[in-house]
Amino acid sequence: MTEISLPIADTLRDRARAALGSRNLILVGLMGAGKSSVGRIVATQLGIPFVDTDLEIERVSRMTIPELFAAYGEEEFRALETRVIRRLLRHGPRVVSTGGGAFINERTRHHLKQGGLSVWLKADLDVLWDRVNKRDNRPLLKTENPRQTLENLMIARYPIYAEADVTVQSRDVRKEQMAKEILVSIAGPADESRENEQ
Ligand SMILES: Nc1ncnc2c1ncn2[C@@H]1O[C@H](COP(=O)(O)OP(=O)(O)O)[C@@H](O)[C@H]1O
Ligand SMILES: O=C(O)C1=C[C@@H](OP(=O)(O)O)[C@@H](O)[C@H](O)C1
Ligand SMILES: [Mg+2]
Repeated sequence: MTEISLPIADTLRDRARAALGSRNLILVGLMGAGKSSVGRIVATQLGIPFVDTDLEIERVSRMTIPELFAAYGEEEFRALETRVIRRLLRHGPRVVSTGGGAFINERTRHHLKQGGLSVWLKADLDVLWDRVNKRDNRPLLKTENPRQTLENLMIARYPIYAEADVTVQSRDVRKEQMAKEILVSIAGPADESRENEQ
């Protein structure tokens, strides 16, 4: 039998890059999961461009997310989000960090599923609350009991995030460690003979 010689991807980065090919790596999950901050690190580690859909929405609208919600409401925001995401997904490979509601919207989810490999950053309520509680920039949490609102969103949304291709548990470890766990999740387990790489 003829032996086929394949290029050996010998670092985690190379294996993850190879697994991704020209697909986008799309981060989904609830507010506070770390999509924006960890996604940026993943892109640097992979050596591919990073885009955050909320930042892009803010750039094209010249408004902040809270301003958009206040001026036009959630429905209009979702319509803009769908359009922006559809455009952003045309070019891969990139790391695309989405806003928490993007994957929940049926039309946007359809584009996201076609546009790359989706990774759900899944976190417990306490972890999420601890993180989002520190800032005032999430309009959906401007309620009388924002922790309860976050829990309600969790109950409603988790079955839908579960449709993502891959799930990674978001924990209170360094963001670089989270980024590495995302790479491992797409690269698959290392060759045992190279177990100590990275
Ligand atoms: N692994 C982590 N450890 C500690 N803080 C984190 C971690 N991941 C994210 N954070 C912090 O939590 C907050 C929310 O993170 P962010 O990336 O904006 O989440 P998302 O985009 O999913 O809403 C930020 O202040 C960020 O610095
Ligand atoms: O969960 C949501 O519906 C939203 C999440 C936010 O993004 P992050 O998940 O990055 O906080 C932002 O898109 C907007 O406030 C709505
Ligand atoms: Mg974000």
